Amino acid sequence: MTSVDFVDAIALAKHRQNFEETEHTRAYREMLAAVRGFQNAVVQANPSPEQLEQMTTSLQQMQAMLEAQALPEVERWYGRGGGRDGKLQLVTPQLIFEEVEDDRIHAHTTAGEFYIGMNGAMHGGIVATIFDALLGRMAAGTQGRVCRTAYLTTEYKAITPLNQRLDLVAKVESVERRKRFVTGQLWHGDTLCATADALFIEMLPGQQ
Ligand SMILES: CCCCCCCCCCCC(=O)SCCNC(=O)CCNC(=O)[C@H](O)C(C)(C)COP(=O)(O)OP(=O)(O)OC[C@H]1O[C@@H](n2cnc3c(N)ncnc32)[C@H](O)[C@@H]1OP(=O)(O)O
Repeated sequence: MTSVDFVDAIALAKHRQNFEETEHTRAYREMLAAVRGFQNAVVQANPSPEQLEQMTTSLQQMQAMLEAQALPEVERWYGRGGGRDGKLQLVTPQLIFEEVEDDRIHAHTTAGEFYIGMNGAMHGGIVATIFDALLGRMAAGTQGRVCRTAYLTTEYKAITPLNQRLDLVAKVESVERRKRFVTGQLWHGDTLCATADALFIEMLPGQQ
């Protein structure tokens, strides 16, 4: 089976939502955490020429090991999962889902140095990406509805700090046919750092 067999987004998503974490996939989750740790370290250091040569060789060896085992999207663990610890993904800092209801979510995250924009602030594109993941999960609801983002507007109200707990709140504001209007807030303590509003459209059978 190849990824081209799954151009239907609903079929692909439903297949991938059916995912049970095992000792093996938990080891994969731990490996992704190690990759995050590496990403945070790599942006902070200016290694020596010898260290750079050593690291580049090691990384190329690991890359070749993984490339030899590459699988079509439908079979991969990456992007799956979705309980309290969130998905097996690297595109945002890990999101921890504390309360997931059909019209409201409370989650938190702590973003490392890898997600830096400048001067200790999180990169604005990462703030928007966190909202896409959070609000996408909100649109999916507790039933795993398959939706795509039609628009996502982010307002940056205060710098979003790195290495600090950030609280995330999402709400469904209204539903019209296939349209789910959702909003989100990103808090650092009592400071509202960013807000988002978005429209998610529930997919039809056959849509990619
Ligand atoms: C446990 C699981 C966890 C799951 C957790 C998952 C989290 C991850 C979520 C990430 C999601 C993504 O990033 S998805 C990737 C980024 N997004 C995309 O690539 C989407 C690209 N766009 C598209 O494919 C398409 O435009 C669609 C599917 C969004 C909509 O196309 P369509 O299906 O043909 O629908 P269409 O008839 O045009 O529109 C339906 C209704 O929505 C309105 N509408 C459509 N677009 C807009 C718009 N931009 N602004 C206003 N309104 C709009 C239309 O007017 C219409 O209203 P009315 O006539 O009914 O009133």
